[in-house]
Amino acid sequence: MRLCFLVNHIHSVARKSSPDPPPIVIVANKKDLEFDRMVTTEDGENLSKGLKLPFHEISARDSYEEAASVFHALYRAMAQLLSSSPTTFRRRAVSKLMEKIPRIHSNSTLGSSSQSFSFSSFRDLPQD
Ligand SMILES: Nc1nc2c(ncn2[C@@H]2O[C@H](COP(=O)(O)OP(=O)(O)OP(=O)(O)O)[C@@H](O)[C@H]2O)c(=O)[nH]1
Repeated sequence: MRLCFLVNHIHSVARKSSPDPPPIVIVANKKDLEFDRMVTTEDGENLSKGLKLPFHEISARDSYEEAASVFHALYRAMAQLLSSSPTTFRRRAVSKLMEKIPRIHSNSTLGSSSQSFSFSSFRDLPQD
């Protein structure tokens, strides 16, 4: 509940970037360790009902599909959110994000040692 509150609070502070609440899912991992359980399925379901958020009980050890399904659910929720936002809003949000990425020229060099690193500027990428 604290994490959910925190995510929503941070989002509301930055509300200029998006009016919709961010997608959140509740995930309980390690369900294979049945005898070491710290949270009952019922508690998870009650939290899910209380917060009106989807709940997944998974075991990353037993099944990668279960973990993948959590990310798919988040992806679908985010895609739905984006498809319901006007394109101009999306462009503006992306532009603002781009502003926060420091401009690094492709011939930049990091460090004084003989080792050097090159970067391409993110701003050169198409915004869509
Ligand atoms: N039995 C079991 N072990 C798991 C599962 N998922 C992760 N682990 C193990 O839990 C340990 C911690 O996994 P991490 O991926 O490092 O997770 P973490 O969030 O950094 O750490 P924890 O808070 O301990 O979960 C590792 O030894 C994993 O192999 C699971 O579904 N079942």
